Amino acid sequence: MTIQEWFAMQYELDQYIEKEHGLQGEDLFEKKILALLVEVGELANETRCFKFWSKKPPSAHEDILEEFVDGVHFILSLGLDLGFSDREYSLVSQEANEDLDRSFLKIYRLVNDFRQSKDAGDFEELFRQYIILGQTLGFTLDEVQEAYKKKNEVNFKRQQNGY
Ligand SMILES: O=c1ccn([C@H]2C[C@H](O)[C@@H](COP(=O)(O)O)O2)c(=O)[nH]1
Repeated sequence: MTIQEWFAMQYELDQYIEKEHGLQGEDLFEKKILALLVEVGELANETRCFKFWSKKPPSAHEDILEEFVDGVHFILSLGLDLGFSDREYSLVSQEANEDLDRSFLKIYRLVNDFRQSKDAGDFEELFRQYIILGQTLGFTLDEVQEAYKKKNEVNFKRQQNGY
C-alpha cells in the first residue's frame, strides 16, 4: 500500500465518522492531538516498558500492534486535516531506538512540537519517528499496514453499530 492509499483509507473513515456525528467542517485538530497522546499512553502501557515496579511481561505482539495502529489512525487523520497527504514521505528507515522509554517520550515531544507549529516537516518527523518506534517494537511497515487495514474495517463496523 502506498502512503497515498494509506491516507485515502483514513480519509474515507474520517469522512464517515464526521458525517455520522454531524461534525463536517468542525475543527477537530486539538481533539485528535489529545486522542493521539492518549493512544501513545495506551501503547506504552501495553509494552509495560516503564513499569520498573512490576515483573509482569508485556502484552502479546498482536495486542501491542493493535494499539500501535490506533496511533497511526490519528497521525494520518491529523495530516489529512492540515492538507499534508499529497507529499512524498520517506518512512522506511534503518533506525531503531534501543531505549523504549526515551522513544515514547520523544513521540510525546514531537506531538507537542507539531501541535504548536502545524508544520509539514514536523508532521513528517512525527510520522517517521512513530514508524521507527514500531520497528523498535518489532513491527515491519508491511505488518503495520496490514494491521491498520484490519483496524480501519473494525472502526467502520463500530460506527455502523452505533459506537
Ligand atoms: O476521526 C477519527 C476518530 C477515531 N478514529 C479511530 C482511530 C482509532 O483506531 C479508534 C480509536 O477509538 P477508541 O477505541 O479509542 O474509542 O478510532 C479515526 O480513525 N478517526
